[in-house]
Amino acid sequence: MLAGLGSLVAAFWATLHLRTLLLGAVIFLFLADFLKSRRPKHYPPGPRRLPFVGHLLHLDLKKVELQLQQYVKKYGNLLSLDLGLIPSVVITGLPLIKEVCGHMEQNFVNRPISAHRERTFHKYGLIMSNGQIWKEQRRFTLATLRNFGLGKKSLEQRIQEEAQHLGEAIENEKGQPFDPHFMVNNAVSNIICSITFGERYDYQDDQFQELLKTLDEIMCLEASLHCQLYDIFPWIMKFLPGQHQTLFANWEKLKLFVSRVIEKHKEDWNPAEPRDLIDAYLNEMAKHTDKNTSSFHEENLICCTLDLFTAGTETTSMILRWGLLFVSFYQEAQEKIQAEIDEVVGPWKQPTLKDRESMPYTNAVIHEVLRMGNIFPLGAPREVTVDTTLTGYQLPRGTVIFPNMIALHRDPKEWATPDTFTPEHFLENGQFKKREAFLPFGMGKRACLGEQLARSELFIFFTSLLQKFTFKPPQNEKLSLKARMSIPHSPPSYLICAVLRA
Ligand code: HEM
Repeated sequence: MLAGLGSLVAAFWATLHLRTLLLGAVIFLFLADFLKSRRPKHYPPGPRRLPFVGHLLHLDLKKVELQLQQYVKKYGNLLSLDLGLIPSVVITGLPLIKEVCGHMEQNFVNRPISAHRERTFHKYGLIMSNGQIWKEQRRFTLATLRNFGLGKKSLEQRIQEEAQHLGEAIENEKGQPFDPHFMVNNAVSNIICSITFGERYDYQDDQFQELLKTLDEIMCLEASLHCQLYDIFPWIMKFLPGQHQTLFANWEKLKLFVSRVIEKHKEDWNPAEPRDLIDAYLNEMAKHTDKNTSSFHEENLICCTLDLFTAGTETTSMILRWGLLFVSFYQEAQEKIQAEIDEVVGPWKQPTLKDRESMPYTNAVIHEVLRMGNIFPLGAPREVTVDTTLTGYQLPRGTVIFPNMIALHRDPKEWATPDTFTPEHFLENGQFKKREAFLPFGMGKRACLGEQLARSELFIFFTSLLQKFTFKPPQNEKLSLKARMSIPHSPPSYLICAVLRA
């Protein structure tokens, strides 16, 4: 009897202990969240944040645009919107964006590294690296892109040849409805592949098609709730199943592909004759052999190559796919481009970059596609490097800043018809007109490294395709212009018909 009572008391104490422990842990977590989410007195205002997840659950990725508009109206141009535990601020309006990415850029030059990015890239690569690593890699990549652009086969020629391949693949569809998604991705990707790997891939190459699908999936998975939860609770989420695990598996697949290409390069690498960016990088690695003092080492080569491959594929192809969708939807704009092509280029000559100067309407359409396509509605994030005061608000070191590009590109004060596709936004008296409130490639020291390449690709691919085909919706079907996702703002899947021009 006494023994029975003893075990009852022991069980009671154990439960009490467990409860106390759990209660203690919960109190500790809330306290930690409270301390971490304390902000200075003059911190930008925003909606009330939830413990642990901040404002993550406030945002519906299907209608981020509209929600942001309402928040900006209520709280102003500096809006506090925490994604998880990381304090984040969305800045709205050209003057503020110019301040952050221009005059005061030294305080905003870093990128924040999310937990999911760190797991795959550590602190390496081009897009999210910082400090000396970023400076060295950016300088080297820009110089090398310039060199290979001026090499034996110019970049322009490579794009022209690829545009021909793409035209042939589309012609094979014989005017029937088809989905241009992976054909366009393949063509665009071949340009960055030929610069970095020295190789292009056939549109029937199943292995390469599989890689492009993996990359496309990565873009969707990075915006998933699981991935965002991983960024807040990596130590728990890494043990749980979910979309974040598929994301990591996909990155590993791409990494493996890139490391195999690098291994193959090493077999017949000749330092005296670099064939592509990987060869040039191997030369650089040979010059700096100490990994402790140099950022040129194999791990960084894999990360930078992966960054160029992803940034050089998805971005430009999303814009080209938006472009084909817009001209299929707005036939009148398509007819005007074709009239300009017929007048300046004619039916047989391959369009060149020089033609762009004499084709203001086509140039305006491409700019309008970039404005409406708006693939990075919140730009690319920056991180505050030292405690900073911006228009009276205090931004502590480590705050993440998102430039509100969607608001800039749809600002009714800047654009006559902000929500409608209107190439005339970029025309004045029939001539092309630059617009200050147009920043699809960002601005400042961290502006897009591939802007010139992307602009060349967009012009040559777009004019070559419209020289050869008229794009139309399938009979009795209406195309939708509603994006597949808000971030990145990617075009929906669609079918179109490419009818050969007489
Ligand atoms: C239409 C196509 C493209 C668009 C709209 C685009 C847009 C952007 C934007 C908005 C940024 C961030 C800028 C900032 O923080 O201020 C960026 C960065 C970057 N882009 Fe692009 N991009 C495009 C094509 C490309 C291509 C073809 C490449 C490949 C060479 C590329 C490589 C990069 C890299 C490496 C960065 C990071 C730069 C850094 O942090 O120093 N992009 N891009």
